[in-house]
Parts: sequence; structure tokens; C-alpha cells
Amino acid sequence: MPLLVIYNPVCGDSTAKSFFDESVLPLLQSSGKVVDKIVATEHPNHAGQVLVQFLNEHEGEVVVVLGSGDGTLNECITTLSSAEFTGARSGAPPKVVFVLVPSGTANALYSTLFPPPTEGITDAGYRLQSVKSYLTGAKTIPLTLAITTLSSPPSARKRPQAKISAVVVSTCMHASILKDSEALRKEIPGLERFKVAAQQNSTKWYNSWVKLLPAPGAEVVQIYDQSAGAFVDHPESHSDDPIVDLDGPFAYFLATVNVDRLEPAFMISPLSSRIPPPEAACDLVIVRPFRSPNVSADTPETREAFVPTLWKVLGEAYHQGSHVNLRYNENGEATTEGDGPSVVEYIRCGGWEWIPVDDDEDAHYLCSDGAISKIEKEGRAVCSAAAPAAGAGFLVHV
Ligand SMILES: Nc1ncnc2c1ncn2[C@@H]1O[C@H](COP(=O)(O)OP(=O)(O)OP(=O)(O)O)[C@@H](O)[C@H]1O
Repeated sequence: MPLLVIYNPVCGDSTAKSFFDESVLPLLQSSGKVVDKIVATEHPNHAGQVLVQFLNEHEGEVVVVLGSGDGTLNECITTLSSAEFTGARSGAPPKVVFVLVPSGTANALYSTLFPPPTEGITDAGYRLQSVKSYLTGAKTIPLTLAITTLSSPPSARKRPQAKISAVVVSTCMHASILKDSEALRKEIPGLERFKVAAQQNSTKWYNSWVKLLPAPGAEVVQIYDQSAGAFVDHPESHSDDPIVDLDGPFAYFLATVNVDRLEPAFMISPLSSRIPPPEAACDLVIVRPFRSPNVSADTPETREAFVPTLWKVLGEAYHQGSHVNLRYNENGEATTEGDGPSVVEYIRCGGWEWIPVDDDEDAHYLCSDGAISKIEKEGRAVCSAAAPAAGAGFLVHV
């Protein structure tokens, strides 16, 4: 099978080149693998261009050993999804098998597929697990894609734009943090900028209309029931009318595919690995402040008073994803011992619509695998989870 090696020399702590030169390439060679092409990316989107060119030059399914974070993987998938192929490939979507070498900052997909702790294993050993799976011919798994269509208002008569994600699609706090941390990059180069951006956005609530749609093979939308420890049918989703409408305001709204975490310890959608979906689906983590018994109005004071609840949710996500078990107690505190409403609504669905309220500027931002888009005024974002067509799509060695 044709073998392409791509690494991003500037992602994460910029060690991809030395790791490939000293560990990955020698291991491939000593295992008898012939590499057809090796490319160090030179600019954003380069990885996708290289992959499309490689596919045009080779037949059948190809293997890509990819040294990067989630952003470069996304570039490969996005470029390929809209590429026009020539010759034997025209009309037949390609099949690409990725062998991941985590080299980015967060490596959400890799740390989900190969979860820490890593005791008893060296750093190099940890990073070579997908390579070893490839060398031993072990398992591959298909990636589900989340396809988000950003539409303009009907009067604009513009084509919708599609964003493809293999990890996360979010609005609200997560999108705001990603947007603002980019603006802080020059001023604060390290991870500290995410904390500063989180502080800047801690009192924001976001107004939007939301619809939840069932997965193609499921009749209804599902919601996690803490008492049952299982997904159950959403009480407002019925087989004759499965779409669920949710009112805002929202503090947190984040959907994942393929991953249970966004960085090794930040397990924001833990049920995607604890109770794996039987088919392509999004796991949605939602926090709506009005579920709190202490919140009955949207005022600067109630927003300020809600900040500890939001921090509690995010803090518990770092503790094996235990935010999914938080409930309000009689004092309105978020606690795992409470018996009131769940603080987080954890939804499993086929997709969702986000229609931001016009005058809420902040509700118009959407994050797709780290890239920020702006939804136009009177526009909307519609996201759906998609499984690859048989014989095509993206797989990962695990
Ligand atoms: N030579 C290059 N110079 C500058 N940017 C590059 C170069 N090659 C790739 N890039 C860009 O680097 C960005 C970051 O890469 P990537 O997302 O893989 O790593 P990361 O952000 O460190 O990790 P993670 O996504 O896991 O947090 C990508 O958006 C890609 O476009």
C-alpha cells in the first residue's frame, strides 16, 4: 500500500522533525516499510495539498503516517473532502488510513485512542503506539465526521459553507476561548493564554435557538440519565416528533465526535468512550444556567453568581469527566451528592441546529477543530454526524 509520511515541524513543542528522524523513520525502515514520500509541512494547509497530490499519483487506499496535532489532521480531511480527483480516482472517494504520531499541543484524538496514564511506558513508546499497530497489522477504526453547514440569511442568496471536524464543534464559551486565545498568542505564547481567555469569557451567556436531531438509525434524541447511568430517550423527543427545541441562554455548548477529551486530562465527553455510540453520532455537552434553582433572570449579578458553577463543571471534566454526574442541591450548588436537576445536559444525537439571536454578537462564533468561523447575522449553523461510505473515508490505526 502506498505510504506517505507527513509531519508538521512547528506544531506542539516543535519536536516532530527530531522524533521522526530519530525514532519513526528508523522504525519504519527496520520493519521493512518503504516510504514513498516524506514531507515536512511548510505552511498552513500544506498537509492537505500534499495528500491530494499523493492520492492523484497512487492507486488504491493509502497509508499516511502523520506527525501533528489535531489541526493538521483536520487540514488533511478538509482538503480531501472537497478535492477533485483526476484519472482512476475521479468519482471514487478515496480511503486513507492514518497512523498518528502525536506531536501537537493537545492531541485530542490520539489521547482518546491511547489514553494516559502512561506509567511503565516511555514518552517515545507512548507516541509510537499507532505506528506499532500499523507495523503489526492490528486494528483500524473509521472516523466519524461532523459536518457543519454555515448558512447566510435566505435573502443573501449565498451558498452555504461546510466545515468538517473530526474532533469538536462548539459555540459559547469554548468557541470564545479559542477565538480570544488566538488574539492573545503574541502577547502570551504559552498555554497560559487559554486561562486568560477563559477568565475573559467566564460571565458570558449566549442566546440562540437550538434544535436537536436524532441520529439516522435512532428514532429519537437521547440524553444521559445520571440515576440510570445510561442514555435514555429524551423526554421531549418522540418517534412522531423527534426534534427537540432548547431555549437559551446557554453558557456552554460543545459537540464531539471520535473523542472523549480535548487534551489528555480534559475529558469533556467521557461517555463517548464509556458508552460508545453504535453509529455515527455527536455527543453534546450543554450547560444552561436557567436549570439552576438559583437562576431565574439574566442579569449581570446572576451571570457573576453562576461563574463558580461553570468552573465546577470544567474542573470536574479534569477529574475523569465527573461533571456528567453533577446535580444541583437544595442550595443551588453543583455537587455530585445533589438530587436536583443535572447541571450538564449530556445529549447523544445525529446533529443539531444553532440559530444565534441577532443582537448577540458572541453567540455567532463557531469553533470547528480549533478554527473559528463567524455565523452571519440571521444565519445559522447546522451540524450533523456522518459515517464514511463503505470502502472510503478515513481510518486510524489503533
Ligand atoms: N511550516 C509551518 N509553518 C507554520 N504553520 C504551519 C506549518 N505547517 C503546518 N502549520 C500549521 O500549524 C498549525 C498547528 O498544527 P496542529 O494543529 O497540528 O498542532 P497544534 O495546534 O500544536 O496541536 P493540537 O491541534 O493537538 O492542539 C496547523 O493549523 C497548520 O496549518
